[in-house]
Amino acid sequence: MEVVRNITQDTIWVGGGDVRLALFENMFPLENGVSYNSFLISDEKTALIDTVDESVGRQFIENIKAALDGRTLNYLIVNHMEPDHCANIDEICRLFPEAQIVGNKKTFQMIQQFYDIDIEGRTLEVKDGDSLTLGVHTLRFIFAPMVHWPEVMFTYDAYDKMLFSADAFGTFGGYTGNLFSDETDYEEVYLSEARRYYTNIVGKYGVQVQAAMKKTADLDIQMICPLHGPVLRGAQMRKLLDKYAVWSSYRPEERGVLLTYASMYGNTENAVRLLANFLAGNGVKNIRIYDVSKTHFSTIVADAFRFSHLVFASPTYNLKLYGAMENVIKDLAALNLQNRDVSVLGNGSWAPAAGKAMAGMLSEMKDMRLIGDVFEIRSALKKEQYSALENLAELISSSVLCVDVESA
Ligand SMILES: Cc1cc2nc3c(=O)[nH]c(=O)nc-3n(C[C@H](O)[C@H](O)[C@H](O)COP(=O)(O)O)c2cc1C
Repeated sequence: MEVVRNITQDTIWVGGGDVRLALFENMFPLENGVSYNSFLISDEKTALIDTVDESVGRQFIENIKAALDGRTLNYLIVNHMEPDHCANIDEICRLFPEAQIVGNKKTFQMIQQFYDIDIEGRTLEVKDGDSLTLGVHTLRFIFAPMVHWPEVMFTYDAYDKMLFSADAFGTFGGYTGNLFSDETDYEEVYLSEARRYYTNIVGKYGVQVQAAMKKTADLDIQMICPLHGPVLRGAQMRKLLDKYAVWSSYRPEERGVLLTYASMYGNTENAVRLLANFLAGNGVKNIRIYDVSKTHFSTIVADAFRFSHLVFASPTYNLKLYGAMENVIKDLAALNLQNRDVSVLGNGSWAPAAGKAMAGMLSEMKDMRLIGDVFEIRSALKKEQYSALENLAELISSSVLCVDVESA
């Protein structure tokens, strides 16, 4: 039985949701699943915008058939060739042999790479800025390379003033029936997941996200239809656009301190908790403490993009940095995180190396400003180090309280 919903008079959501998937990209934990959006526009011609993941393929085909209501499909527009959105291209080609596939040069290369489909004679290659008229709906294609794959394009429907934005503005979270952002408590339910999705998946490509946003800045957009999560409109849409402007520029979103530590026997953790106590005593709000061995790195990444100040603390392990900590800092560097104030605590019992290793990795990242010296612990924090830790807390606190953020 079909599960579809009209977005406008002519455009129907025909996607699906998967709450069984545990790890998105086999990497990112999903508490409430994920949705795969696809949209059918019925005008004089019909056009389907993207397909879905194979896990919801059967539902999707039922949805399309119902939404077409006996009509045929004229166009399949492929905004993004990641398999969670294009897994059904071959099925669509088989069911609708007269449908033309609309994409760019890179789209067609990827179709050939992923699938053994004969698309000869049924492609419509578009260039950046090209339009396609369906009747009253004219679709404009806006290339958005590396948001977050090279072939990505947005499709703008000038008639309904909707932007189909591929993975941009998407979020984790399954389909609840509340398709529109203003039917949900978006900030409460989705914003932190939208942040985790953006920072981990698209975060590396801030420059490209800004370029795409610049290209669409003059469009009259009343709705954004991403490939995951609610269709955005109204205040939630404007809020997420503002958030994207901040995240993609790597500016901190909020004043606060994220303390990330590794600890095998609790001594490094003890120093971090005392530091956090001092910070709170100095009036710092928004303190988060994460154990790298316990909290998934994607949550740490999201909060590293969010907060203005970062503290990393780790023991030495076989003359190197503790592995889980090394991975987190490497990941932050790979995602291009920059422009943060950072402090480092290292621990070791005979040949300490962690503090230096962390400071070295952070110094190679852009605009990472070290606050205080690397704080060295020999096995466990001692009473005589108390005031030195208090001094470090003082330096961090005064920096937090005067840092420039978007919404302090
Ligand atoms: C397997 C293993 C390897 C270690 N390698 C080193 C090392 O190479 N150099 C060093 O100074 N300490 C090393 N240590 C000691 C820890 O870094 C040190 O005891 C630290 O205080 C532990 O902090 P924690 O209590 O927060 O776990 C090692 C500890 C373990 C368990």
